[in-house]
Amino acid sequence: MVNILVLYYSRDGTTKTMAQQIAHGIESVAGTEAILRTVPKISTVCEKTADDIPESGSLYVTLDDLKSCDGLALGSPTHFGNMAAPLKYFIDNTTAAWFSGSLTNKPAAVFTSTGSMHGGQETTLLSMMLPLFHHGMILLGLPSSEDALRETQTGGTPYGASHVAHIQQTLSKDEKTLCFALGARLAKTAIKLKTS
Ligand SMILES: Cc1cc2nc3c(=O)[nH]c(=O)nc-3n(C[C@H](O)[C@H](O)[C@H](O)COP(=O)(O)O)c2cc1C
Repeated sequence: MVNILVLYYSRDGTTKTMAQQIAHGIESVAGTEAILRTVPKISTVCEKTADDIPESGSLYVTLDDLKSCDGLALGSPTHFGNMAAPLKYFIDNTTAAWFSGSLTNKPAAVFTSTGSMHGGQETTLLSMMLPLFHHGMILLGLPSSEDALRETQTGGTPYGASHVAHIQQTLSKDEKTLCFALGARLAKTAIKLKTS
C-alpha cells in the first residue's frame, strides 16, 4: 500500500474541502491510501498547548506521519500572500525529518484557498514549495493537458490546485476536477517512485 499524507491547515473550512477532494483523487488510484492530517492553531499565549487530539476533524500530524508517507500534499489558506502561520510553525519544527532525509525523493504537491482572485495564490503555492525543496522532495504541478486548467474561470494553476472562496464558497466544477487530478497524479507518481 502506498500512503499519501494530505497535510493542511484550514481556519474556515475551504482548504479542508480541497484536501478531501485531493484525497478522493489519491484513492481513485488502486493501492493508495490518503491520510488526512492537520496542525493546531497557534495560540498567542505561548504556554497554552492544544489537546493532543482535536475536538473534530483530522488528527494532528506527527513527525512519524512524515517519515512513513510515500508522498505529500500540503495545503494552506492564503494569509497575506503566504502560507498560514500554523502550517509554517509545524514545518519549522521538521528539522529531524530534514536531517534524516525522511522526505527526500518523495513526491509532493501543494494547494491553497484565497479570498480573492488575485490575492496571492501563486505566491502561497510557491511559499509552500520552498521548504519541500529543502527536504529534497520532488514537486509536481498540474499539466496543461488538464482541460480544466485551461478552462477555469476561478482557481487552478500550473503550480498546484487552488480555490477562490470569494466567488463561491464551494469548489467550482473545474477547481474540484483539478484537486482530484492533482491527488491522482501524486498517487501515480508515488507508486512509480516507490516501485522503481
Ligand atoms: C489573516 C488572513 C489573511 C488573509 N490574506 C489573504 C490574502 O492575502 N489574499 C486573499 O485572497 N485572501 C486572504 N485571506 C482570505 C483567505 O485566504 C480565504 O478566506 C481562504 O479561503 C480561507 O481558507 P480556509 O477556509 O481554509 O481557512 C486572508 C484571511 C485571513 C484570515
